[in-house]
Amino acid sequence: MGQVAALSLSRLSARCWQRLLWPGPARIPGGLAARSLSSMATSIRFSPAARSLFDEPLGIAVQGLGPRQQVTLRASLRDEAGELFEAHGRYQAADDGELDLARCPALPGGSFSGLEPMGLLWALQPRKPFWRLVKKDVQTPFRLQLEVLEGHGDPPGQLLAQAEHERLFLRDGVRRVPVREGRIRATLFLPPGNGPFPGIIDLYGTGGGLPEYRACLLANYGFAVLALAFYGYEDLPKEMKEFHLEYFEEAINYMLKHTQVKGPGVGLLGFSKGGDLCLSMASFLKGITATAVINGSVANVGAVLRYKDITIPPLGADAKRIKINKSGIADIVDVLNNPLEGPNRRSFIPLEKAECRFLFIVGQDDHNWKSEFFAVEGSKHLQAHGKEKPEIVCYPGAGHYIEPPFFPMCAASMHLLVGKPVMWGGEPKAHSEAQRDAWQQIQAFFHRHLNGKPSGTTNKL
Ligand SMILES: CC(C)(COP(=O)(O)OP(=O)(O)OC[C@H]1O[C@@H](n2cnc3c(N)ncnc32)[C@H](O)[C@@H]1OP(=O)(O)O)[C@@H](O)C(=O)NCCC(=O)NCCSC(=O)CCCC(=O)O
Repeated sequence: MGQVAALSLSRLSARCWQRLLWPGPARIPGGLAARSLSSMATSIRFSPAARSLFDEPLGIAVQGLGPRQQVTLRASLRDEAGELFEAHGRYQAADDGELDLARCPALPGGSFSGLEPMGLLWALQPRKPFWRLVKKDVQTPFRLQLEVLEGHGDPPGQLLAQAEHERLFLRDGVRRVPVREGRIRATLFLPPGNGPFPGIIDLYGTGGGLPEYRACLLANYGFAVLALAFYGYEDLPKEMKEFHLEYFEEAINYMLKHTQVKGPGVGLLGFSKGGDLCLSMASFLKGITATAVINGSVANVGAVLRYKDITIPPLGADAKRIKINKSGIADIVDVLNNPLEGPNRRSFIPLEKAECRFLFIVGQDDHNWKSEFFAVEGSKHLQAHGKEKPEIVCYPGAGHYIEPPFFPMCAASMHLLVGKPVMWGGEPKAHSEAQRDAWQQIQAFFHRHLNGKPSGTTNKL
């Protein structure tokens, strides 16, 4: 259909085109990707024009509208599972018929309102419930479709202009290197050139697989980043039953032996369950200079942790503390026991053994668990043992899934440990602002500690 539509492009009125194409945006054949379907004069201008990195701001403007004309801008993209994500904004053009989202506020009644140049991206929401935007193949872009529709009606008025823009994950020259060395199942992303580059190991949380998208976006900023799988992937354990730090030790040694990774130590970046794994790595393993945790726990959770003759049990939990929110979705924020109390203290990770700097990124509306409590108690624990106070950056209104910038907030999705959808917390606008700032904080933290003179760290390898 897209092909037919493209061939008869010149003869189709905007209304026919809309009937032909809707519901759901058509894939414009590549040749038309950067051009837009336009009625007489209306056109869309992206800046950069045809493609940009997913974590970069995108300029969006519409030209050729009537003075103060009311229009609806509708953004959409399909993920690799074919699921549709959509957002729309209601606008009024300026007196000269121009509409620049950097200067023109969205009016009430859309997916967002106010001056939000990137609102059409961060407000994207899936039609499929409990679905999250993830990028599985970072070598291909997301294709963002943008339509300009007449008026603010629902259903919308006639299609005035349409265009496509590619949102990439790999900057030109960044290399993607699958790593199957020893037991390691990972992907290494290397910036252009020979380096050596400051090295980071990137861990996601419960869910298995090998999410590469945060690692490759970070590599675009000059880091050698190893996205590391640790279960539920290829020949790794299928379930989250127990983890052996020796596996993660192999990954650290792989990085520090790599000719394009700068020593004396690597950085660790862990989200959620990946966060407490990073804290355990930092506490027991050598060669770690800086550890950043996004909404992680300072207690070992979800699986037994072993290293040599050491065993750390998972923090206890009580399913009776699962609440059901007003939308009927499980809220697990209170399920875990307090790692400061009684036998639960055996799960508290001995952070005092670490010889690295720490950064805790906290979503203050995290409903997976009490991330702020964990960060504060981790800080107290470190200071009580005479260690440097960690950096803690808290974001009001941000939920659990703090992703790279412009990933739409996932309010609820399947929690593979709980076995049902859970609410993750967060308010979309605040969560989006948190993602942008946290991304800068994380990069600055690693540049400061991996590129500068390592203060207080020793090359123990
Ligand atoms: C990125 C993916 C989804 C890809 O994994 P995969 O194995 O290639 O995916 P799969 O086999 O197709 O699916 C397996 C399952 O992952 C879920 N899933 C998959 N894609 C999506 C999506 N877009 N939105 C929402 N859910 C998705 C679905 O439930 C899939 O199961 P299904 O195929 O539906 O039976 C996965 O790697 C992942 O989710 N990784 C980790 C994400 C993460 O860090 N989650 C944090 C969860 S909370 C936490 O870690 C704390 C745990 C400890 C505690 O709370 O106590």
